[in-house]
Amino acid sequence: MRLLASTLRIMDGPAVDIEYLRKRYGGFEALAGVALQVPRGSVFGLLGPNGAGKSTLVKSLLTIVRPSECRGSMLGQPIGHRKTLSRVGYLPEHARFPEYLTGREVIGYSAGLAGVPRGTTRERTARLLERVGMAEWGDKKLGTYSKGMRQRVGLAQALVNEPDIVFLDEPTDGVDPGGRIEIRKMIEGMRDEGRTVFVNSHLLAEVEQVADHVAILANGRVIETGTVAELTRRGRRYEVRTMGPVPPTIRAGLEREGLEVKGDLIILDADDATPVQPVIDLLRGAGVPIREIREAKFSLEDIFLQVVQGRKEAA
Ligand SMILES: Nc1ncnc2c1ncn2[C@@H]1O[C@H](COP(=O)(O)OP(=O)(O)OP(=O)(O)O)[C@@H](O)[C@H]1O
Repeated sequence: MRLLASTLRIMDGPAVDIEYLRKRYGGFEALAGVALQVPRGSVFGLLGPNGAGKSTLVKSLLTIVRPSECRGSMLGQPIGHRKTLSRVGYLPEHARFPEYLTGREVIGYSAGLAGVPRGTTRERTARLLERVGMAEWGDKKLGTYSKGMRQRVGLAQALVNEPDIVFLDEPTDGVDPGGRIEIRKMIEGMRDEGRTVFVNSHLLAEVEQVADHVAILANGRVIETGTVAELTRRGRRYEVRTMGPVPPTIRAGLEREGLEVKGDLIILDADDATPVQPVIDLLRGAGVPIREIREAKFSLEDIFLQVVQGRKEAA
């Protein structure tokens, strides 16, 4: 079912296609000409350090902030098209709903704002409370909820209009590990229904587990974009460890070939193990015992640190 739903949606073109987005707050450029595509039916992770411009980007798409310059489309309509916004769900960062409302009332209130017909609201609210594991808490006030429970209600209200695309700004912020796993499952569930899910996050390990596509934003610019597999493959390397430090003559030869040697560790940046073979031959030929050979996999966090750090150093 998921395959069929996502195939149909991909045929419609990207869910979000930002050709050019710039936002200045006074003299400060928060988004410096961003281009970005979000495939339909995917979970898309927008990553970046604090202040990178992630929330500004989402708020620009939702017309909560007015972009300085914007070209592109969302769900096939120009960005900012009012009617299209009724097909969108949103959980803001640090969402705060009134403490005196119950979870059911918060969802009902959002349903009203989203123009959900009254006759449908009751049944839909009950279904959403069930879905986010809050059925038994629906009639208790938010003031009595934990942070994780509030986020669940926040997710439920974001789905109340059965949106085609859902924007979740830091959805697991302040939620404990168990709650985060639950939220991740809910995000996967949204995708399985064929919705596009746009997640803003600085929690890279988490995004790595759930996102199909990611973009890394820093200082208002997209600096990397691709599937999680593409990004993490890019930094693959192999490590060979010898028993004791690599002898100086061997070391000099390896360094001449552009390899990095640190004590007993030889590092090869390579997509596959082919270049490792001559190194093994060289060590064996010189009688240097090998302790370990391993493929070092990079996480999204490693890639993120490399690109963000790399840019800081270059600046
Ligand atoms: N209303 C505003 N007026 C002036 N500057 C703003 C405003 N909103 C955001 N900024 C600035 O724009 C930059 C980007 O902010 P934004 O909230 O979009 O970043 P972010 O990536 O979502 O970060 P965080 O994860 O910390 O929320 C920051 O430097 C922020 O201080």
